[in-house]
Amino acid sequence: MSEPVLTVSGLRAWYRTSAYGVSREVRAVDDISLSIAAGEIYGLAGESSSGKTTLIKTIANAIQPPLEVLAGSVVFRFGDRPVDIHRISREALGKIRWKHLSYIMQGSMNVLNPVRRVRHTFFDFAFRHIGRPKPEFLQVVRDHLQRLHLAPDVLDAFPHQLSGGMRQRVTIALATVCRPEFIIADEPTTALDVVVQKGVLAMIHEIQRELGSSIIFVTHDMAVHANLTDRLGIMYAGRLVEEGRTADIFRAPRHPYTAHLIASLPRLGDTAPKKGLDGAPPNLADPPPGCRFHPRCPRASDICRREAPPMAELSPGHRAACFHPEPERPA
Ligand SMILES: Nc1ncnc2c1ncn2[C@@H]1O[C@H](COP(=O)(O)OP(=O)(O)OP(=O)(O)O)[C@@H](O)[C@H]1O
Repeated sequence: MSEPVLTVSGLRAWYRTSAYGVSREVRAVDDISLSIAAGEIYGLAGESSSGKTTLIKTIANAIQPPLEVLAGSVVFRFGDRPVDIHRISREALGKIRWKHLSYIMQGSMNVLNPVRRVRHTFFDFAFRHIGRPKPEFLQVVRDHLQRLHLAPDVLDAFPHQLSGGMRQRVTIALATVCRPEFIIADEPTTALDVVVQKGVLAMIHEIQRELGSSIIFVTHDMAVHANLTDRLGIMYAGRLVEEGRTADIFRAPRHPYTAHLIASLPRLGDTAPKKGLDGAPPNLADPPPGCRFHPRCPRASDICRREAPPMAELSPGHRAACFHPEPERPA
């Protein structure tokens, strides 16, 4: 792997609340380390409430109380200079956002201002970064929209006049107009129907090829990961439990939770009934000791109930946090 653009080390981010004298800590991101190379599309998967959104909010430094970073670091390398995103000034962060690092949040309306025409949002976010006079700036925006197969007249629309798919495409255009090196996308296609979703995914792929950006792409939809991502990280209950090339994870998952996720995917011609996992995901305010998956794991033993398994490289580029991983399958 070339020099990483993003290095996350030992990251711990919890929601810490206190009500009526009772304090509560939701351990949504617990000791996560990963790195992402230039030009790589890294998928983040896992069931609802596993901590995917919290992890990428923390990576983007979009942190608001009650979320707190307790440990670890998030270092980006734009050009030659490493930047620890949690240890820079607000001003420095403002210079990085949109120009080097953009964040496509869940729901396009979070970014598009409902009472202003789309062109104003482009001015608000991108004008100062592109640094050209207004007419030239608008031309840059129009050219970018055109490259993404969007008619430039979307600039004159209010967000509510656009369809959901169109709004999402505009959001992606907004997030990429400054040609950022790193794009973080949280469920950008989840609310869309399958046909529109396909168009939006093709658009993301096209942008990635053109800009050569790195992308973290979050979705619980494994089919989307299979089609889009180069590598995949699987989260369970606030921890990264497996990571590897997407093709390897689909072919031969090593963590029992991932094995279950993959086995439960529908396959053409497969009529065998799918068996769900017993039990429910743990309460992250009071997670079980040891491996957080052990109460539901068919392979669990005593050590799993006592100790948290460390992430270990089981084959080149393939890591899992499990004392009893699934057997290796030759390619
Ligand atoms: N503001 C908050 N205060 C307290 N707990 C929170 C807050 N936001 C999220 N959580 C908790 O943090 C945990 C992780 O949530 P998160 O949204 O990161 O998961 P997710 O994997 O992104 O889920 P989804 O796929 O449903 O978006 C969950 O237990 C959730 O209830």
